[in-house]
Amino acid sequence: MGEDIRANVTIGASVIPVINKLQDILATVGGELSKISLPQVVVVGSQSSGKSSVLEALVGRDFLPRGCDICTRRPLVLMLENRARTPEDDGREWGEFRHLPGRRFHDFSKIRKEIQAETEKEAGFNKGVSDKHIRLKISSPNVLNMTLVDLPGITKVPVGDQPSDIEARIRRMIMSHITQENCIILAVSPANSDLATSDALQIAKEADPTGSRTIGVITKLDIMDRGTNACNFLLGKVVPLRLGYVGVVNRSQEDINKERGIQEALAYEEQFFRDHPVYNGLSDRCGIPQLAKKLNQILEQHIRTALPSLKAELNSYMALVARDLKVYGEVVQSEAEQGMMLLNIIKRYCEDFSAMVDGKGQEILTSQLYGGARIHYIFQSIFVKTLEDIDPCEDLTGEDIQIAIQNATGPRSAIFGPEVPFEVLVRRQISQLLDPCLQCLQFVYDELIKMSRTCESTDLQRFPFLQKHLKEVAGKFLRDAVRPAERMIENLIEMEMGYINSSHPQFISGSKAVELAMHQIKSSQENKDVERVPTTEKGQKSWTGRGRSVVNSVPNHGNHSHSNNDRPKSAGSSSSARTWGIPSIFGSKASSDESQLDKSPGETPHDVQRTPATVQLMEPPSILRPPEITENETVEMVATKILLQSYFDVVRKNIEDLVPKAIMHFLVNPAKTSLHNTFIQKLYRQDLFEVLLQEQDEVAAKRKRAREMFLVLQQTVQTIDEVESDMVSQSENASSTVDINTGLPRILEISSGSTQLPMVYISTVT
Ligand SMILES: Nc1nc2c(ncn2[C@@H]2O[C@H](COP(=O)(O)OP(=O)(O)OP(=O)(O)O)[C@@H](O)[C@H]2O)c(=O)[nH]1
Repeated sequence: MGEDIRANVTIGASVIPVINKLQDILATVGGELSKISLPQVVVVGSQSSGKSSVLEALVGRDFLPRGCDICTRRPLVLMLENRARTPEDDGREWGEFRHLPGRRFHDFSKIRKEIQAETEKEAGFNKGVSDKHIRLKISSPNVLNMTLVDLPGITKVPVGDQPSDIEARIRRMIMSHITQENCIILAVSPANSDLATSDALQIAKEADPTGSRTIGVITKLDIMDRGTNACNFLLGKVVPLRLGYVGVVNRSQEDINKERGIQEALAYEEQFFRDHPVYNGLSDRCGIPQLAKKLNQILEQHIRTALPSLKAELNSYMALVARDLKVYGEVVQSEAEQGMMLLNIIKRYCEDFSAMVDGKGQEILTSQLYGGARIHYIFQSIFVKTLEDIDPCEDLTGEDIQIAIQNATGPRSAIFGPEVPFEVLVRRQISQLLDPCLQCLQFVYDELIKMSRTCESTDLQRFPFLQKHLKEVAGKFLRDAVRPAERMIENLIEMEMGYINSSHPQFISGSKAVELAMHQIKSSQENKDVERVPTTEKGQKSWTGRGRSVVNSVPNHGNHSHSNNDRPKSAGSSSSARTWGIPSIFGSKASSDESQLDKSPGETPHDVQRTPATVQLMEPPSILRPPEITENETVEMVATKILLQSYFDVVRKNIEDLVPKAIMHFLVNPAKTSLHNTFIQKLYRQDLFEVLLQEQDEVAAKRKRAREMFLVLQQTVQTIDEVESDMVSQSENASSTVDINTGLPRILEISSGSTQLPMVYISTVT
């Protein structure tokens, strides 16, 4: 025990101030860091049990607002800091509030007023409570290093502005403090009430069921019922606590009213215990000095036990702060440093961008496609797949082809030759490929823009202007690169439309097409059920092997009874909308069937009156539809479709291959190779350094705070290391602290007979 005391004094002197400082800093920061639980002593008890009186006695000064009607309404964190006595130090004690940094209160009555004012500011004037801490540091050569927290007392009946659930609220507030494993609970119970049912001991037991970190304090021993005493309690016979009990006598209200000083009260207390027949045999458990000693001892012991885990926790937070510091970066002042930083950021940005495109990023995502893999997906799974699904004859009816053929033959009668209509139609179908190609380009552009946004390094985050400029330059670069890609794609489509290479090895020959057409017509005629083959027969296997039907429409030769109204709407309306030729007015075979002609109502052949003739011709209507088609024409039409499909396949393959190449060549690859140069040209200018490297306002403040935090953490860890190594050497020297005459540890002699130990300063304050 004796050796422990000596060891603990060493720990207390070195570790507690650092922990106090850490506590002070952590109180102002939010987030993860504020969750570090540091060793501290929390005072709990029912209202008016004497908590504040105990604290004042420990400090040895009058400074807490007290009076008949005044109670603790906000948690008060009291950091006692022992200041070493030096010849230069005048030894004056002072207090400093966290909310008033730099202002030292030497007059303790002003500290009381400030606590009162702060309480009223947060919790109002009428008994309301608040869980917002007031933090007060007391620096004195006469106090022991420790942090004490005074909490509002447990109350049952709401008064004043207190809400109806005041008891639950205060209990919650208390529990939030005392459930932390690093907290020592000072459970204050007044001796003039039933100790066995003490609120303080009950709530302490909830948070510390084993009683391993609870110290019982019994106040008001002077006003117990005559004939009773708290001896059994102090001995731990009623409610056992591993850390034991201390009995105290504080100033009564009358003493306070009469302005009796604390020193006088301490002297009275000493006298009281000395003279008391029961308590004088329990001197190690009675009196404020004993409490101070015990507390300091236990707190230090507690810190010692908590050191390894605290150190580990601090180290992990240090890593977090170091990471933050890295984000905030170094301050660069000189032009050379600025230039270097700018170059580094740009280089890093471009490297990240390239790596992302090439799939060589440091972090390879496994949850989703990312970077260049998305571009590949756009090319193969969106673009190529969509093109593969295009049916070139989908919106082309048999009648469309028939009209096109007849228009192409002009006034002559077609002998055979679907070449001209084929070329017209195939061009039209090829032109439809332009849109998906340009969309594909747009998608890739969007991807690159997204990538350029996500590859902003941590360095960049603190320079919003540079970020904005990089974004603008990269955006413009990519927009500019889109144009040649766009032109290339347009050219590719135009090239395909400009020359229909009917000698292409993959293109089916005319004779083969006719052969196939005849075969198809034959099998279609054989199938009596089929009067009219649907325009598109998806899912039907064809010679192309892609599930598209070669024959979209085979006219019905046997029955031409359908009128213009029966024709698919698209055929009728599209004839005027389509632009592949001047409507032919001569069919290869004139038809007298009026149902084949669009005759306007009221149209009469006026030549009849003018030129009397034996045979009169009917005037042609303004819109003419092709007359009934011949078998030859049917073959031509089906053959045209087969040719269309075949040639479209050739073009489709070219486009599927060349468009991604064009996009890579004109857009993606330059973004990887030339973006860096563009950045340098546009941004690496001395006159821009200052503007570009202007930090966000709060970054400087955050960096400062993170640095402070890092230093405190570092210092604390270092101190803990020193303390740990001291502890090792102390335990090695333990034998030398044993008195060879008595066999007792030397420290016991000191503590019983000497005032040299800093632990007992409180009791000797004058
Ligand atoms: N006679 C006597 N009176 C005491 C003793 N301890 C405290 N008192 C008186 O009890 C009253 C309440 O004391 P406080 O220290 O304010 O009690 P508290 O627990 O801090 O009260 P709250 O902050 O309101 O919860 C005061 O009038 C004190 O003077 C004691 O040991 N003996």
